[in-house]
Amino acid sequence: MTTSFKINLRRGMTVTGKWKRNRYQVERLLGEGANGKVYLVQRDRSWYAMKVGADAVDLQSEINVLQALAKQEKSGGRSRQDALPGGASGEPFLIDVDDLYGSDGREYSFYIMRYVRGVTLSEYLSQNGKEWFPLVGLNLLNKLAALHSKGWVFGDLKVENVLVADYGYVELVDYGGATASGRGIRQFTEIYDRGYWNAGSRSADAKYDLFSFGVLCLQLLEPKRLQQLTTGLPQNRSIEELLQLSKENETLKPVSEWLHRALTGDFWDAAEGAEAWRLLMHRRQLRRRSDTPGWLKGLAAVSAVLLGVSVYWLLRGGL
Ligand SMILES: Nc1ncnc2c1ncn2[C@@H]1O[C@H](COP(=O)(O)OP(=O)(O)OP(=O)(O)O)[C@@H](O)[C@H]1O
Repeated sequence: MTTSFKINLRRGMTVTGKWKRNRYQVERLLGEGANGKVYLVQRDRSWYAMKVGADAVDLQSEINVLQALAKQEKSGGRSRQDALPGGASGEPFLIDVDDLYGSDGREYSFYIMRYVRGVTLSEYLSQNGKEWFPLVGLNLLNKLAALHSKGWVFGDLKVENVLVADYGYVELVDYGGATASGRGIRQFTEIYDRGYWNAGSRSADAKYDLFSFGVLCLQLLEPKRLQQLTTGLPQNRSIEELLQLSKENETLKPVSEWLHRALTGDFWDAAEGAEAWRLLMHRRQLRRRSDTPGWLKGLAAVSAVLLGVSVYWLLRGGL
């Protein structure tokens, strides 16, 4: 519908859908990318996110994916609620689709989705600490696993497309790259792309997302060094360079073997990857527990006995 994208919605403005006449009040810009702008809007006292498309065709294919996923979710019952964006909450993700008139008199397509109250992955880790990385990683892998189980590949997995809410709850946004398994990936970002690193094709398979997940870990914890790797000759880019980074980073070292498997396509899908990640977390927790020095354990035991004796005497005194 449009080629140049000049839409600029201001706070307090009311947007009325051309066809359905639903009215939305604009609160603020949430984010923008190559495909459009996303605004926080309000209707009937509820908050939503409104994505206004730079290109009507691209936006429509994103909407088609969301509609296909919603249909699958309905017909498949509620066995894997988190397969869909917003699925675990039980609320639909895609709420409305319509066109609007911009102040330049042009028509723009938009869709309304559930507002995800969260911050990007990197913001979350810098606000809450890197110790959240294993849990958030696991939640993200589970989210991908649910999508893979429905025959979809997310495609454009990157830090900006993962929002994290309280307690490490993860939500994927921007389904512009979501592709049915077996097709060519519809949209990707170079640094997260398997083809870019000479590590495989751009055909949609679950391993493609796991590769991007591996790069995402590096982007979160070694962003500068990862960026440096992109300045070399394209034919020299390789998984070995990525693995070297993971081995040298303190937070990533414990998962470097896991990353090796993800980057080389050794996991069949994200469910297998998530299970291996979960086991790693579990083992580390156990190790940490058994790492408690003997003297500290002894001290804890003595304190417990002393506490028991004190309680006993207190109770006796009260009788
Ligand atoms: N449902 C939502 N709730 C809250 N914030 C959102 C939501 N959807 C998108 N955003 C915010 O808006 C930003 C841009 O959205 P989105 O990634 O869909 O745009 P895009 O144009 O497709 O981007 P890209 O160029 O990466 O493809 C996101 O990074 C996110 O911060």
